Amino acid sequence: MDDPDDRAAELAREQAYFDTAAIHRERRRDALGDSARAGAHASAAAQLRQHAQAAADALGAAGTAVAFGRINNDGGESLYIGRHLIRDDDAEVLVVNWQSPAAAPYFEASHADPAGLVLRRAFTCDGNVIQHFTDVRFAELADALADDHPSPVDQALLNELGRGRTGSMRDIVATIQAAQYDVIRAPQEQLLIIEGGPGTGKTAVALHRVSYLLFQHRERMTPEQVLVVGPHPTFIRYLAEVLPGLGDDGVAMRTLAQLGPPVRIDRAEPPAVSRIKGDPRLAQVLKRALAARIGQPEPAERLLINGRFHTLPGATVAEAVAASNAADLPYAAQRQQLRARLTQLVTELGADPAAGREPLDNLLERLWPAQSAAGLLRDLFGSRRRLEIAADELTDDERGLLYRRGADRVSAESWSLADLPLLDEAEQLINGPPQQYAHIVVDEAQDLSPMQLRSVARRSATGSMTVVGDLAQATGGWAQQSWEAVAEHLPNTHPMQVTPLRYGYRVPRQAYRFAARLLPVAAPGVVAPEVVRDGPADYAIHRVELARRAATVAAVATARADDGQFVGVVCPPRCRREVAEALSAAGAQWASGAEGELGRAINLIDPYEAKGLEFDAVVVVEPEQIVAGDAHGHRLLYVALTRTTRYLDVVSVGEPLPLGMPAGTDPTGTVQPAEPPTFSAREARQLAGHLAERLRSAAPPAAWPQVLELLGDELNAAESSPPAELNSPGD
Ligand SMILES: Nc1ncnc2c1ncn2[C@@H]1O[C@H](COP(=O)(O)OP(=O)(O)OP(=O)(O)O)[C@@H](O)[C@H]1O
Repeated sequence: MDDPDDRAAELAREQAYFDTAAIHRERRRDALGDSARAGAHASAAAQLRQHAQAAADALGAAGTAVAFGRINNDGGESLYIGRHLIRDDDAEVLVVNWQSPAAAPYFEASHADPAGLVLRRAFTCDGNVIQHFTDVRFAELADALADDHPSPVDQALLNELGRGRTGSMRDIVATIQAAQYDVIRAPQEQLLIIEGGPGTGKTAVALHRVSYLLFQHRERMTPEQVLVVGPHPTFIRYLAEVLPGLGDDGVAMRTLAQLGPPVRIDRAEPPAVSRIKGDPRLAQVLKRALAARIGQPEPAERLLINGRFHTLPGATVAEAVAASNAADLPYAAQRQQLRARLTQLVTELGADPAAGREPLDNLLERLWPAQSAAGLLRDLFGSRRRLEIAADELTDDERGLLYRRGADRVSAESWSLADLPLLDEAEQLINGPPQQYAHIVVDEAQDLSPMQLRSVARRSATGSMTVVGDLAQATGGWAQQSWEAVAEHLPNTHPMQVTPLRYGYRVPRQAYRFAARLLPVAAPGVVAPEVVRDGPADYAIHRVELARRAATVAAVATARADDGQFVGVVCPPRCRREVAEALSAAGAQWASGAEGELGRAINLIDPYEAKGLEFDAVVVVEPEQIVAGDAHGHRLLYVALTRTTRYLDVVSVGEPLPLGMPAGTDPTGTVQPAEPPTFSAREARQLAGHLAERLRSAAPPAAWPQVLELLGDELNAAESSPPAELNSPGD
């Protein structure tokens, strides 16, 4: 349809259809409002209102596009496809919702197999007003195919990928690709692993899969029974709009730090300590630590009740303890059982158990002390003796890493991210499993330690999970090497299925070519994605002197933002303060990713926070320090370089692509949470306390002066090391 007049007439016809569908949608909304008011009494009216609200939500918001696509099949039938189902007054379908089987050919049709279609039309709308449409005519395609290599993307997708980004992820429903659609509608009863390079749409696909499954299983699964787990708050906020936009409100979205009891996370610790805390052997250690809290009765337990001593034979009490121990219950419920048995024994002796409450409580507390997860962990880590009893499979060095001086009060204890899955494990041992979900999505799963995976697994009611990740982006102490190793700590109720996504939609060819040079070093076995499009410009390297680094970052970022781009500055912790100051000095409107929001034109984030995010323009600061900051630093740099949808700038004193440099040489680099922009007196005290603890546990007092002197030398050497030699721009 190349003739502009024909096109305009067709657009008018389509708009008339959209207008009619919108009228019916609003009529239905009005009817739902009337029925909600029709309840004969208060509770019936409340029920009707609830039902009407759910039905109104399923209509989509007023003023939004009724459809995003249309298909014509070879039988001459046409079908409009939207986010929500719309019927006319005679219950005839005007627009079918995208999850319905009737919509499948829209997503399935490809060059190789048109799935019975002759036309697929994609609409671009402003509200419910069609701006333009793009057509794929499959017969013409088949001709083109005969003599040419097909492009894996059509114009509608290219238009969508080229749109500017904001701090919120958009749904991709209008342009889901055939391979993605297969993953989205894969059966629920499996441990599905979606793997693929950066920007292949893993996260987007996993979220659409949730919406699809919720529709298919709407009789037995509600949004509240689905959990999505992501690495950090910025990521969760970035995703938060996608499912509600698809009509699925109420899905639980949590960071890893939100799995487990609510505690303050402000403990920084060396990578080796985080690493041992992620070790699956810790599950047994905690179990034994809890069992070690259970006491032994005296040969005779004498209880003073109402002025008289009553004696419980030690053997009888020991039997009661053993019976509780044998019960298949969590610790707190076993304790309740023991209390009931002791009360019964006292009653059998003729004593009034109500009057004997205090001595009974004392006995119970001695035999089976009340425990909290935080208390158990604080006591375990704060006692070498307890560690020795509970953790005999660990080496002395490993126990030394776990040891720390506990705070005086449990509530004053400070915790690290790596402590959380341990607290969660302890919570399960003490109080039983947490809330469970019918389906769980876990993103960036390549970074999870076994203990974190266990934490996710215990929330699964059925073993049905969608696990999302990329081994080439695995960093941190527990960077996973294979999906089999990940699955070892997840439920095995259902078979595991690894499904790769092949095409890279986010990163433009120019930027990816640069980032991909890291792959042979970062993840030699991993297949690079096939990038589908070009960006507007080549990447740019800015080699600068140290004194100019921060100002250059600020200048580049501001120029991109002034050009209307949504900018991410990916900056290693060591450069963060100087860059933050330079951005402020340049008068830039910038936000800190550490605060969980991508709210401004320029967003300053550390390389870990960058995981899963994307920006129109990315400025990567000092790659050498990114590589130095993690044992898998080349992968961390790969993550940083693959966040862009358009422009990539690298600002550095050192090598922009330090392929030959060893990773993880900066031991402060992996400290989590990320280094804050300023360092307060409280933080200084905490760090001093932490260093003192490490010193105390690692060396005898006589050696401390020597260690401190050497530490001073090390710090001075690091400060005064000259910047790497400047050389010409790379690639
Ligand atoms: N079919 C599609 N239609 C439109 N946009 C798409 C499609 N597939 C992916 N995208 C876009 O590509 C970008 C990358 O998607 P997503 O964040 O899901 O990738 P990812 O594989 O999870 O990346 P990473 O490994 O870096 O976290 C997003 O902007 C997403 O909207």
